[in-house]
Amino acid sequence: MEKRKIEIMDTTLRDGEQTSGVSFSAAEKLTIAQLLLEELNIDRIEIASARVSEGEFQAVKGITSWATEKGYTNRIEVLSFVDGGVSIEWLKKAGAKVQNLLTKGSMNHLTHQLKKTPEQHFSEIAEIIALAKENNIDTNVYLEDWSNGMRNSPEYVFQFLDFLSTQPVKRILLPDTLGVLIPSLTFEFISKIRAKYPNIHFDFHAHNDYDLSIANVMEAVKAGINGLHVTVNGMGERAGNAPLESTVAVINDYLPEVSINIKETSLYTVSKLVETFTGYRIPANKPIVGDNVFTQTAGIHADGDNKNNLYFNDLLPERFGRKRKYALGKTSGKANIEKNLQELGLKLNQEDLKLVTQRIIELGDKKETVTKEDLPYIISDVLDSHTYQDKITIESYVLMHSKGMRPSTTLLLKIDDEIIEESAQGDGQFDAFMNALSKIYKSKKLTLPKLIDYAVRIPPGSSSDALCETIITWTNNGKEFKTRGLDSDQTVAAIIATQKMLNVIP
Ligand SMILES: CC(C)C(=O)C(=O)O
Repeated sequence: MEKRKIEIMDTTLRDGEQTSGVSFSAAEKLTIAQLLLEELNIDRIEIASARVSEGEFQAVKGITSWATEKGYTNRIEVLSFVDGGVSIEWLKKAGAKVQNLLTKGSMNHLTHQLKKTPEQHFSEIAEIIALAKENNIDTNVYLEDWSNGMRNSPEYVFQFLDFLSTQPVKRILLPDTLGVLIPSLTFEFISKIRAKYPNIHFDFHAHNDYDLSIANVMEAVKAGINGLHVTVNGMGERAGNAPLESTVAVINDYLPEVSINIKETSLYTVSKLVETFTGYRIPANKPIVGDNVFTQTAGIHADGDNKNNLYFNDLLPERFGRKRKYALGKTSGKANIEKNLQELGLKLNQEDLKLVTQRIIELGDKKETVTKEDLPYIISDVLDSHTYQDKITIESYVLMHSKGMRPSTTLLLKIDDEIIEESAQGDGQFDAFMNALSKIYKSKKLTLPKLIDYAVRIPPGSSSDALCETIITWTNNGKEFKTRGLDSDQTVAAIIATQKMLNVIP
Protein backbone atom coordinates (compact mmCIF):
# COMPACT_ATOMS: atom_id res chain seq x y z
CA MET A 1 0.00 0.00 0.00
CA GLU A 2 1.31 3.43 -0.89
CA LYS A 3 2.08 5.54 2.15
CA ARG A 4 0.38 8.88 2.74
CA LYS A 5 2.92 11.70 2.71
CA ILE A 6 2.87 14.02 5.75
CA GLU A 7 4.43 17.47 5.38
CA ILE A 8 6.57 18.61 8.26
CA MET A 9 6.60 22.36 8.85
CA ASP A 10 9.23 23.55 11.33
CA THR A 11 8.45 26.79 13.14
CA THR A 12 11.54 27.06 15.36
CA LEU A 13 12.37 30.42 13.80
CA ARG A 14 8.87 31.82 14.48
CA ASP A 15 7.02 30.06 17.32
CA GLY A 16 10.34 28.75 18.71
CA GLU A 17 11.56 32.32 18.92
CA GLN A 18 8.50 33.05 21.08
CA THR A 19 10.23 31.06 23.85
CA SER A 20 10.71 33.60 26.62
CA GLY A 21 14.20 35.14 26.41
CA VAL A 22 15.06 33.75 22.95
CA SER A 23 16.01 35.90 19.97
CA PHE A 24 17.92 34.77 16.88
CA SER A 25 20.22 37.03 14.88
CA ALA A 26 19.79 37.17 11.10
CA ALA A 27 22.92 35.02 10.61
CA GLU A 28 21.65 32.43 13.11
CA LYS A 29 18.27 32.29 11.37
CA LEU A 30 19.93 31.72 8.01
CA THR A 31 22.19 28.97 9.37
CA ILE A 32 19.27 27.16 11.01
CA ALA A 33 17.08 27.58 7.91
CA GLN A 34 19.81 26.07 5.73
CA LEU A 35 20.29 23.10 8.06
CA LEU A 36 16.56 22.47 8.38
CA LEU A 37 15.89 22.50 4.66
CA GLU A 38 19.06 20.93 3.30
CA GLU A 39 20.51 18.77 6.04
CA LEU A 40 17.31 17.53 7.69
CA ASN A 41 15.11 17.73 4.60
CA ILE A 42 12.21 19.48 6.38
CA ASP A 43 9.41 20.24 3.89
CA ARG A 44 8.63 23.80 4.95
CA ILE A 45 9.79 26.33 7.54
CA GLU A 46 8.10 29.33 9.13
CA ILE A 47 10.82 31.90 9.71
CA ALA A 48 9.30 35.04 11.25
CA SER A 49 6.26 37.18 11.96
CA ALA A 50 5.73 40.08 9.56
CA ARG A 51 6.24 43.66 10.77
CA VAL A 52 8.05 42.68 13.96
CA SER A 53 11.24 44.72 13.53
CA GLU A 54 13.90 45.92 11.12
CA GLY A 55 16.18 43.09 12.28
CA GLU A 56 13.49 40.53 11.49
CA PHE A 57 12.97 42.13 8.06
CA GLN A 58 16.69 41.76 7.28
CA ALA A 59 16.66 38.16 8.53
CA VAL A 60 13.74 37.27 6.25
CA LYS A 61 15.39 39.04 3.30
CA GLY A 62 18.60 37.07 3.87
CA ILE A 63 16.75 33.77 3.90
CA THR A 64 14.51 34.54 0.92
CA SER A 65 17.41 35.63 -1.29
CA TRP A 66 19.27 32.40 -0.46
CA ALA A 67 16.03 30.41 -1.03
CA THR A 68 15.47 32.10 -4.40
CA GLU A 69 18.90 30.99 -5.60
CA LYS A 70 18.15 27.47 -4.46
CA GLY A 71 14.57 27.35 -5.77
CA TYR A 72 13.13 26.92 -2.26
CA THR A 73 10.88 30.00 -2.03
CA ASN A 74 7.64 28.02 -1.67
CA ARG A 75 9.15 26.23 1.36
CA ILE A 76 9.63 29.50 3.29
CA GLU A 77 6.64 30.90 5.20
CA VAL A 78 6.00 34.06 7.22
CA LEU A 79 3.23 34.71 9.74
CA SER A 80 1.08 37.64 8.59
CA PHE A 81 -1.92 39.55 9.89
CA VAL A 82 -5.37 40.78 8.84
CA ASP A 83 -4.17 44.37 8.72
CA GLY A 84 -5.51 45.82 5.47
CA GLY A 85 -2.42 44.73 3.51
CA VAL A 86 0.44 46.11 5.63
CA SER A 87 1.82 42.59 6.15
CA ILE A 88 1.57 41.85 2.42
CA GLU A 89 3.64 44.94 1.66
CA TRP A 90 6.23 43.83 4.24
CA LEU A 91 6.38 40.30 2.81
CA LYS A 92 6.71 41.63 -0.73
CA LYS A 93 9.67 43.83 0.20
CA ALA A 94 11.27 40.97 2.14
CA GLY A 95 10.91 38.63 -0.84
CA ALA A 96 8.60 36.14 0.93
CA LYS A 97 6.26 34.09 -1.26
CA VAL A 98 4.06 32.32 1.30
CA GLN A 99 2.01 33.97 4.03
CA ASN A 100 0.52 32.13 7.02
CA LEU A 101 -2.38 34.47 7.70
CA LEU A 102 -3.39 34.69 11.36
CA THR A 103 -7.16 34.74 11.74
CA LYS A 104 -9.55 33.97 14.57
CA GLY A 105 -10.61 30.35 14.97
CA SER A 106 -13.00 30.80 17.90
CA MET A 107 -15.98 33.07 18.54
CA ASN A 108 -14.44 33.91 21.87
CA HIS A 109 -11.33 35.46 20.27
CA LEU A 110 -13.32 37.05 17.47
CA THR A 111 -15.82 38.84 19.70
CA HIS A 112 -13.56 39.75 22.61
CA GLN A 113 -10.32 40.59 20.85
CA LEU A 114 -11.34 41.82 17.39
CA LYS A 115 -14.89 42.81 18.39
CA LYS A 116 -16.10 41.83 14.91
CA THR A 117 -18.83 39.67 13.42
CA PRO A 118 -17.86 36.57 11.43
CA GLU A 119 -19.04 38.29 8.24
CA GLN A 120 -16.81 41.34 8.85
CA HIS A 121 -13.83 39.07 9.62
CA PHE A 122 -14.37 36.89 6.53
CA SER A 123 -14.68 39.88 4.24
CA GLU A 124 -11.40 41.38 5.51
CA ILE A 125 -9.69 37.99 5.11
CA ALA A 126 -10.99 37.65 1.53
CA GLU A 127 -9.45 41.05 0.71
CA ILE A 128 -6.05 40.01 2.07
CA ILE A 129 -6.11 36.69 0.22
CA ALA A 130 -6.96 38.48 -3.04
CA LEU A 131 -4.22 41.06 -2.46
CA ALA A 132 -1.70 38.31 -1.78
CA LYS A 133 -2.69 36.55 -4.99
CA GLU A 134 -2.24 39.77 -6.99
CA ASN A 135 1.28 39.96 -5.54
CA ASN A 136 2.13 36.31 -6.26
CA ILE A 137 2.06 35.38 -2.61
CA ASP A 138 0.46 32.05 -1.62
CA THR A 139 -1.83 31.98 1.40
CA ASN A 140 -2.13 29.46 4.19
CA VAL A 141 -4.64 30.40 6.91
CA TYR A 142 -4.15 29.87 10.66
CA LEU A 143 -7.37 29.57 12.70
CA GLU A 144 -6.00 30.86 15.98
CA ASP A 145 -7.61 29.25 19.08
CA TRP A 146 -9.14 26.64 16.79
CA SER A 147 -9.18 23.91 19.46
CA ASN A 148 -11.24 26.07 21.82
CA GLY A 149 -13.36 27.05 18.82
CA MET A 150 -14.15 23.36 18.27
CA ARG A 151 -15.03 22.96 21.94
CA ASN A 152 -17.11 26.12 22.42
CA SER A 153 -18.24 27.44 19.04
CA PRO A 154 -18.05 24.62 16.45
CA GLU A 155 -20.77 26.25 14.30
CA TYR A 156 -18.47 29.25 13.86
CA VAL A 157 -15.47 27.04 12.94
CA PHE A 158 -17.49 25.21 10.26
CA GLN A 159 -18.97 28.48 8.96
CA PHE A 160 -15.37 29.74 8.68
CA LEU A 161 -14.16 26.57 6.93
CA ASP A 162 -17.11 26.77 4.50
CA PHE A 163 -16.02 30.30 3.67
CA LEU A 164 -12.33 29.32 3.29
CA SER A 165 -13.24 26.42 1.00
CA THR A 166 -14.38 29.05 -1.52
CA GLN A 167 -11.06 30.93 -1.33
CA PRO A 168 -7.73 30.42 -3.16
CA VAL A 169 -6.07 29.09 -0.03
CA LYS A 170 -3.27 26.52 -0.16
CA ARG A 171 -3.51 25.10 3.34
CA ILE A 172 -5.57 25.57 6.49
CA LEU A 173 -3.54 25.47 9.70
CA LEU A 174 -5.31 24.20 12.83
CA PRO A 175 -3.51 25.36 15.98
CA ASP A 176 -4.11 24.07 19.48
CA THR A 177 -3.13 27.59 20.51
CA LEU A 178 -3.48 27.08 24.26
CA GLY A 179 -2.41 23.43 24.33
CA VAL A 180 -5.81 22.32 25.64
CA LEU A 181 -6.30 19.23 23.50
CA ILE A 182 -6.08 15.64 24.66
CA PRO A 183 -5.60 12.74 22.22
CA SER A 184 -9.29 11.71 22.01
CA LEU A 185 -10.41 15.29 21.27
CA THR A 186 -7.67 15.78 18.69
CA PHE A 187 -8.82 12.68 16.87
CA GLU A 188 -12.50 13.63 17.11
CA PHE A 189 -12.07 17.24 15.90
CA ILE A 190 -9.72 16.48 13.03
CA SER A 191 -11.78 13.47 11.88
CA LYS A 192 -14.92 15.65 11.70
CA ILE A 193 -13.12 18.29 9.63
CA ARG A 194 -11.43 15.71 7.42
CA ALA A 195 -14.80 14.07 6.65
CA LYS A 196 -16.43 17.37 5.69
CA TYR A 197 -13.55 18.76 3.58
CA PRO A 198 -11.73 15.73 2.11
CA ASN A 199 -9.85 17.75 -0.52
CA ILE A 200 -8.41 20.55 1.60
CA HIS A 201 -4.86 20.35 3.00
CA PHE A 202 -4.94 20.71 6.81
CA ASP A 203 -1.92 21.16 9.11
CA PHE A 204 -2.01 20.56 12.89
CA HIS A 205 -0.04 22.87 15.19
CA ALA A 206 0.32 21.32 18.68
CA HIS A 207 1.36 23.03 21.91
CA ASN A 208 2.69 21.10 24.87
CA ASP A 209 0.94 22.59 27.91
CA TYR A 210 -0.22 19.17 29.21
CA ASP A 211 2.86 17.38 27.83
CA LEU A 212 0.50 15.79 25.30
CA SER A 213 1.80 17.35 22.09
CA ILE A 214 3.28 14.11 20.75
CA ALA A 215 0.23 12.04 21.73
CA ASN A 216 -1.95 14.65 19.98
CA VAL A 217 0.30 14.63 16.90
CA MET A 218 -0.16 10.85 16.67
CA GLU A 219 -3.95 11.18 16.82
CA ALA A 220 -3.90 13.99 14.25
CA VAL A 221 -2.04 11.68 11.87
CA LYS A 222 -4.48 8.84 12.50
CA ALA A 223 -7.38 11.23 11.82
CA GLY A 224 -5.91 12.05 8.41
CA ILE A 225 -4.02 15.32 8.87
CA ASN A 226 -1.78 16.39 5.94
CA GLY A 227 0.88 18.38 7.76
CA LEU A 228 2.39 18.83 11.22
CA HIS A 229 4.03 21.84 12.82
CA VAL A 230 7.06 21.18 15.05
CA THR A 231 10.02 22.98 16.59
CA VAL A 232 13.58 21.87 17.33
CA ASN A 233 13.88 20.85 21.01
CA GLY A 234 10.16 21.66 21.44
CA MET A 235 10.92 25.39 21.75
CA GLY A 236 7.95 27.76 21.60
CA GLU A 237 5.39 29.84 23.43
CA ARG A 238 4.84 28.76 27.10
CA ALA A 239 5.47 24.98 27.33
CA GLY A 240 6.52 24.95 23.68
CA ASN A 241 5.44 23.07 20.56
CA ALA A 242 5.62 19.44 19.49
CA PRO A 243 9.35 18.60 19.43
CA LEU A 244 10.66 17.78 15.96
CA GLU A 245 12.86 14.96 17.26
CA SER A 246 10.12 12.95 19.00
CA THR A 247 7.65 13.62 16.19
CA VAL A 248 10.03 12.09 13.66
CA ALA A 249 10.84 9.08 15.86
CA VAL A 250 7.24 8.26 16.74
CA ILE A 251 6.03 8.58 13.14
CA ASN A 252 8.84 6.39 11.85
CA ASP A 253 8.32 3.74 14.52
CA TYR A 254 4.57 3.72 15.10
CA LEU A 255 2.71 5.17 12.13
CA PRO A 256 3.65 2.96 9.18
CA GLU A 257 0.74 4.22 7.08
CA VAL A 258 2.43 7.60 6.57
CA SER A 259 5.83 8.72 5.35
CA ILE A 260 8.09 11.65 6.14
CA ASN A 261 11.46 12.44 4.65
CA ILE A 262 13.43 13.73 7.62
CA LYS A 263 17.05 12.62 8.01
CA GLU A 264 17.15 11.17 11.52
CA THR A 265 20.96 11.11 11.78
CA SER A 266 21.13 14.91 11.57
CA LEU A 267 18.57 15.64 14.30
CA TYR A 268 21.15 15.82 17.08
CA THR A 269 23.42 18.26 15.23
CA VAL A 270 20.53 20.64 14.60
CA SER A 271 19.28 20.28 18.16
CA LYS A 272 22.73 21.17 19.55
CA LEU A 273 23.04 24.14 17.22
CA VAL A 274 19.68 25.50 18.36
CA GLU A 275 20.74 24.93 21.97
CA THR A 276 23.89 26.99 21.35
CA PHE A 277 22.15 29.83 19.49
CA THR A 278 19.31 30.13 22.02
CA GLY A 279 21.34 29.48 25.17
CA TYR A 280 18.37 27.35 26.16
CA ARG A 281 19.74 24.12 27.67
CA ILE A 282 18.24 20.87 26.46
CA PRO A 283 17.01 18.97 29.56
CA ALA A 284 19.24 15.94 30.11
CA ASN A 285 16.23 13.62 30.00
CA LYS A 286 14.68 15.04 26.82
CA PRO A 287 13.92 12.11 24.48
CA ILE A 288 16.28 11.64 21.52
CA VAL A 289 18.52 14.67 22.19
CA GLY A 290 18.99 14.90 25.99
CA ASP A 291 22.45 14.12 27.39
CA ASN A 292 21.26 11.15 29.44
CA VAL A 293 18.77 9.42 27.19
CA PHE A 294 21.19 6.88 25.78
CA THR A 295 23.06 6.30 29.04
CA GLN A 296 22.52 3.06 30.97
CA THR A 297 23.12 3.71 34.64
CA ALA A 298 22.00 0.54 36.39
CA GLY A 299 24.55 -2.28 36.34
CA ILE A 300 21.81 -4.78 35.49
CA HIS A 301 21.17 -2.92 32.22
CA ALA A 302 24.80 -3.01 31.16
CA ASP A 303 24.88 -6.69 32.06
CA GLY A 304 21.72 -7.27 29.99
CA ASP A 305 23.23 -5.42 27.03
CA ASN A 306 26.09 -7.92 27.13
CA LYS A 307 23.48 -10.67 26.86
CA ASN A 308 21.75 -10.14 23.52
CA ASN A 309 21.11 -6.40 24.01
CA LEU A 310 18.30 -7.12 26.46
CA TYR A 311 17.85 -3.48 27.43
CA PHE A 312 17.79 -1.94 23.93
CA ASN A 313 14.58 -0.51 22.46
CA ASP A 314 13.96 0.66 18.89
CA LEU A 315 15.40 4.09 19.67
CA LEU A 316 18.96 3.06 18.87
CA PRO A 317 21.27 6.04 19.47
CA GLU A 318 23.09 5.51 16.15
CA ARG A 319 19.84 6.34 14.32
CA PHE A 320 20.18 9.88 15.68
CA GLY A 321 23.94 10.28 15.30
CA ARG A 322 24.54 9.41 18.96
CA LYS A 323 26.22 6.67 21.02
CA ARG A 324 25.12 4.53 23.93
CA LYS A 325 26.99 5.24 27.17
CA TYR A 326 27.37 3.37 30.44
CA ALA A 327 27.38 5.61 33.50
CA LEU A 328 29.83 5.20 36.35
CA GLY A 329 28.33 5.76 39.79
CA LYS A 330 26.97 4.05 42.83
CA THR A 331 24.43 1.91 40.96
CA SER A 332 26.83 0.91 38.19
CA GLY A 333 28.21 -2.56 38.54
CA LYS A 334 31.21 -4.28 37.04
CA ALA A 335 29.45 -4.56 33.66
CA ASN A 336 29.26 -0.75 33.31
CA ILE A 337 32.93 -0.43 34.17
CA GLU A 338 33.91 -3.17 31.74
CA LYS A 339 31.94 -1.43 28.95
CA ASN A 340 33.88 1.79 29.61
CA LEU A 341 37.19 -0.07 29.85
CA GLN A 342 36.49 -1.68 26.49
CA GLU A 343 36.02 1.74 24.93
CA LEU A 344 39.33 2.87 26.40
CA GLY A 345 41.01 -0.31 25.22
CA LEU A 346 41.83 -1.38 28.82
CA LYS A 347 41.43 -4.69 30.61
CA LEU A 348 41.60 -5.49 34.34
CA ASN A 349 41.73 -8.82 36.16
CA GLN A 350 38.72 -9.68 38.34
CA GLU A 351 40.40 -8.69 41.61
CA ASP A 352 41.46 -5.25 40.34
CA LEU A 353 38.06 -4.75 38.73
CA LYS A 354 36.47 -5.37 42.13
CA LEU A 355 38.70 -2.74 43.75
CA VAL A 356 37.96 -0.17 41.04
CA THR A 357 34.20 -0.90 41.28
CA GLN A 358 34.37 -0.38 45.04
CA ARG A 359 36.09 3.00 44.59
CA ILE A 360 33.53 4.17 42.03
CA ILE A 361 30.70 3.20 44.38
CA GLU A 362 32.39 5.18 47.19
CA LEU A 363 32.63 8.22 44.92
CA GLY A 364 28.99 7.77 43.89
CA ASP A 365 27.98 7.70 47.55
CA LYS A 366 29.64 11.11 47.91
CA LYS A 367 27.35 12.29 45.04
CA GLU A 368 30.35 12.56 42.72
CA THR A 369 29.81 11.93 39.02
CA VAL A 370 32.51 9.84 37.43
CA THR A 371 33.10 9.83 33.68
CA LYS A 372 34.91 7.48 31.33
CA GLU A 373 37.80 9.96 31.21
CA ASP A 374 38.24 9.69 35.00
CA LEU A 375 38.62 5.94 34.82
CA PRO A 376 42.37 5.66 34.07
CA TYR A 377 43.06 7.96 37.05
CA ILE A 378 40.89 5.90 39.37
CA ILE A 379 42.54 2.69 38.20
CA SER A 380 46.00 4.10 38.73
CA ASP A 381 45.06 5.43 42.17
CA VAL A 382 43.31 2.29 43.36
CA LEU A 383 45.97 -0.10 42.12
CA ASP A 384 48.70 2.19 43.43
CA SER A 385 47.09 2.43 46.92
CA HIS A 386 46.70 -1.33 46.92
CA THR A 387 50.51 -1.74 46.92
CA TYR A 388 51.03 0.40 50.06
CA GLN A 389 51.18 -1.09 53.54
CA ASP A 390 50.24 1.87 55.72
CA LYS A 391 52.35 1.77 58.91
CA ILE A 392 52.07 5.52 59.36
CA THR A 393 48.56 6.88 59.05
CA ILE A 394 47.05 10.32 59.11
CA GLU A 395 44.26 9.74 61.62
CA SER A 396 42.56 13.12 61.34
CA TYR A 397 43.19 16.75 60.61
CA VAL A 398 41.58 20.17 60.73
CA LEU A 399 42.45 22.64 57.97
CA MET A 400 41.67 26.27 58.74
CA HIS A 401 41.49 29.04 56.20
CA SER A 402 40.04 32.37 57.27
CA LYS A 403 40.24 36.01 56.24
CA GLY A 404 42.95 38.05 57.98
CA MET A 405 44.65 35.02 59.60
CA ARG A 406 47.35 32.62 58.40
CA PRO A 407 46.07 29.19 57.37
CA SER A 408 46.60 26.60 60.11
CA THR A 409 46.36 22.84 60.57
CA THR A 410 45.97 20.51 63.52
CA LEU A 411 47.08 16.98 62.71
CA LEU A 412 46.78 13.59 64.43
CA LEU A 413 49.37 11.11 63.13
CA LYS A 414 49.72 7.47 64.10
CA ILE A 415 53.26 6.08 64.10
CA ASP A 416 53.83 2.56 65.41
CA ASP A 417 50.54 2.63 67.32
CA GLU A 418 51.37 5.95 69.01
CA ILE A 419 49.06 8.89 68.22
CA ILE A 420 50.81 12.27 68.08
CA GLU A 421 49.03 15.63 67.79
CA GLU A 422 50.63 18.79 66.41
CA SER A 423 49.47 22.17 65.07
CA ALA A 424 51.17 24.67 62.76
CA GLN A 425 50.58 27.63 60.51
CA GLY A 426 51.68 28.02 56.91
CA ASP A 427 51.35 30.04 53.69
CA GLY A 428 48.48 27.84 52.58
CA GLN A 429 46.49 24.94 54.01
CA PHE A 430 48.80 22.28 52.63
CA ASP A 431 51.89 24.23 53.73
CA ALA A 432 50.44 24.42 57.26
CA PHE A 433 49.74 20.67 57.09
CA MET A 434 53.35 19.95 56.06
CA ASN A 435 54.67 22.22 58.85
CA ALA A 436 52.64 20.29 61.45
CA LEU A 437 53.94 17.02 60.00
CA SER A 438 57.49 18.32 60.05
CA LYS A 439 57.16 19.19 63.77
CA ILE A 440 56.06 15.60 64.52
CA TYR A 441 58.97 14.14 62.52
CA LYS A 442 61.46 16.42 64.25
CA SER A 443 60.11 15.44 67.69
CA LYS A 444 60.59 11.78 66.74
CA LYS A 445 64.03 12.52 65.23
CA LEU A 446 62.86 11.17 61.88
CA THR A 447 63.79 12.61 58.51
CA LEU A 448 60.95 13.95 56.37
CA PRO A 449 61.53 13.95 52.59
CA LYS A 450 61.58 17.36 50.93
CA LEU A 451 58.79 18.41 48.59
CA ILE A 452 60.31 19.60 45.30
CA ASP A 453 57.34 19.68 42.93
CA TYR A 454 53.57 19.78 43.27
CA ALA A 455 51.32 19.31 40.24
CA VAL A 456 47.55 19.25 40.06
CA ARG A 457 45.48 18.14 37.09
CA ILE A 458 41.97 17.07 36.28
CA PRO A 459 41.45 14.14 33.93
CA PRO A 460 41.57 15.60 30.39
CA GLY A 461 38.19 15.43 28.64
CA SER A 462 36.37 14.74 31.89
CA SER A 463 33.03 16.51 32.02
CA SER A 464 32.63 15.71 35.70
CA ASP A 465 33.89 17.69 38.65
CA ALA A 466 34.47 14.50 40.61
CA LEU A 467 38.20 14.22 40.62
CA CYS A 468 41.45 16.02 40.70
CA GLU A 469 44.84 14.38 40.89
CA THR A 470 47.74 15.80 42.85
CA ILE A 471 51.19 14.46 42.01
CA ILE A 472 53.98 15.38 44.41
CA THR A 473 57.68 14.88 43.73
CA TRP A 474 59.82 14.32 46.83
CA THR A 475 63.52 13.93 47.44
CA ASN A 476 65.19 11.92 50.20
CA ASN A 477 68.85 10.95 50.53
CA GLY A 478 69.44 12.20 47.00
CA LYS A 479 66.64 10.01 45.62
CA GLU A 480 63.65 11.49 43.86
CA PHE A 481 60.25 9.82 43.92
CA LYS A 482 56.64 10.68 43.21
CA THR A 483 53.35 9.86 44.92
CA ARG A 484 49.87 10.73 43.83
CA GLY A 485 46.50 11.32 45.46
CA LEU A 486 43.06 11.44 43.92
CA ASP A 487 40.07 13.26 45.39
CA SER A 488 37.50 15.88 44.46
CA ASP A 489 39.36 18.32 46.75
CA GLN A 490 42.85 19.36 45.73
CA THR A 491 44.26 19.67 49.29
CA VAL A 492 42.80 16.32 50.30
CA ALA A 493 44.36 14.78 47.18
CA ALA A 494 47.74 16.25 48.28
CA ILE A 495 47.31 14.84 51.80
CA ILE A 496 46.54 11.39 50.34
CA ALA A 497 49.74 11.65 48.27
CA THR A 498 51.63 12.66 51.44
CA GLN A 499 50.41 9.65 53.44
CA LYS A 500 51.67 7.42 50.61
CA MET A 501 55.05 9.18 50.78
CA LEU A 502 55.31 8.51 54.55
CA ASN A 503 55.01 4.80 53.88
CA VAL A 504 57.37 4.47 50.92
CA ILE A 505 60.28 6.70 51.87
CA PRO A 506 63.22 5.15 50.04
C1 LIG B 1 0.47 32.38 16.04
C2 LIG B 1 -0.40 31.23 16.21
C3 LIG B 1 -0.78 30.61 14.95
C4 LIG B 1 0.17 30.18 17.08
O1 LIG B 1 1.34 29.93 17.15
C5 LIG B 1 -0.80 29.38 17.79
O2 LIG B 1 -1.97 29.64 17.68
O3 LIG B 1 -0.36 28.48 18.51
